[in-house]
Amino acid sequence: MNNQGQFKLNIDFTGMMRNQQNPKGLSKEDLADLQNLLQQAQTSLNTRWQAGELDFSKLLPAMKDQVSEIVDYADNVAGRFENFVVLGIGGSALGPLAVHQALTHYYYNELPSEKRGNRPRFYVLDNIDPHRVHELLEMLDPDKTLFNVISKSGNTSETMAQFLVVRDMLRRRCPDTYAEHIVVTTDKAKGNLLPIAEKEGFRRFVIPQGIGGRFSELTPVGLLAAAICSIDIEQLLEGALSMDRWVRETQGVFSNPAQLRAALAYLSWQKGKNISVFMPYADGLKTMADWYAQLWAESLGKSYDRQGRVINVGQTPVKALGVTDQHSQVQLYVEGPDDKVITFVTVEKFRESQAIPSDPELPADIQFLGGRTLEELLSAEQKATEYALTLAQRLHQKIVLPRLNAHAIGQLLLLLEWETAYMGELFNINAYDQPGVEEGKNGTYALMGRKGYEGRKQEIEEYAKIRYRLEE
Ligand SMILES: O=P(O)(O)OC[C@H]1O[C@](O)(CO)[C@@H](O)[C@@H]1O
Repeated sequence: MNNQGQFKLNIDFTGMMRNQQNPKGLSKEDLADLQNLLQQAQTSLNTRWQAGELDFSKLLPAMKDQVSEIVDYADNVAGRFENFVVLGIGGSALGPLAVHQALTHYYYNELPSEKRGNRPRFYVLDNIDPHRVHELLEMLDPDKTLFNVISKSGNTSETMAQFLVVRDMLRRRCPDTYAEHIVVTTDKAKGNLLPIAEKEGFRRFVIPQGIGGRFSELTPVGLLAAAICSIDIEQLLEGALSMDRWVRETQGVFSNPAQLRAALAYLSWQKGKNISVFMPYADGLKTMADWYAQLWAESLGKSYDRQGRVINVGQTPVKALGVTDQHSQVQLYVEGPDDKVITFVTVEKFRESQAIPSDPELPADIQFLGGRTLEELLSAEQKATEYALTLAQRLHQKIVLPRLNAHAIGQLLLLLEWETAYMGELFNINAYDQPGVEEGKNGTYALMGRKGYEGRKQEIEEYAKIRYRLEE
């Protein structure tokens, strides 16, 4: 559909602002006072953009140029395979999952093939739990399955282990064709996956060098998985590009959506809101909250600023789902510690409408529901929660998606990526590395017997000697 772009995402930040019900909210002056800092951030981001450090934005046109290659490949293999399995973790899994859930039938895999447009079922294996791995492989016919190994670094132990398990199974079960069952998405020049893919003749797609895992959804990492399931990746990129232009071509906190969102996050963080709740009111966006959590946590949770001073910044992302979590977490948001800022994500018009039947025989207390729709109920619950939070003087805002379509999802992804980049500038940190996860990786190598990590192994074993444990 080419008219998806006529509907634009908007940000409603009323719930962040001071008003009669919430005197603890922000003022327009608070936001305006941040203007100088935001201007500096924009200048710095422009410089980084030129230098190729923000390729998640800069390479969007190049990604658009790859659409036909990706779609051709996807159309080709979609006819041959009944199952498509992503092997990956973190940024190499969460984006494909989020976009798939947002833009396909909620029970996609359960649909009969013709209702899926004869496209493969879709699975994302983003963990190494032996039950799950075993049970998935047990269920799938290897002859009819295509595995997409995704790893930016080409070194991640979890993904490499999954790959070895799958490759071994394919070699045994389809010895003549096993290489046709694996497609690899990785860096152009680095990592251990690349030489294996080259040697064994796996089809390859490239993750551009300047794009880190959590910013990689709109590269072949996510585009291939989406195209396999017939998602309109052209519109996805079109939406992303439209948000990209909006962010890069406008100035000022009241005009630029990424500056506004980052400013609100920064000011609320300064007021002690150490937790950022992402709460979509659409089941299709449930895993978008997982994707956002990695983006926000890995990018902004840092020990040091750019000058090497210890600052220990970050805002803990929390995933919630409306209305489900109204009946689980909202009690805490309204009455618990005032340490959260909540982002609702709503959809103006759902793909389907569901009427609630009327029945005059029903007791009056539920009769009022009859004749309304589930969308109306969902929206009423979201607005009522918003108001309850305002009365409790809690900060909240809302990203409104006009539709749950590829264009809007492209816009949302880029907005969240850009606001993270801005937040990194406001914190004066490197938002593109993740040194905090290295220690755990090195320890795993050591415990699993990787050469060169013997010293670390000894250290861990020494540490593990003293345990505090309760046993019956
Ligand atoms: O795509 P890769 O290189 O396998 O990395 C997977 C994930 O591991 C991390 O490097 C660390 O958790 C993430 O940043 C990344 O998304």
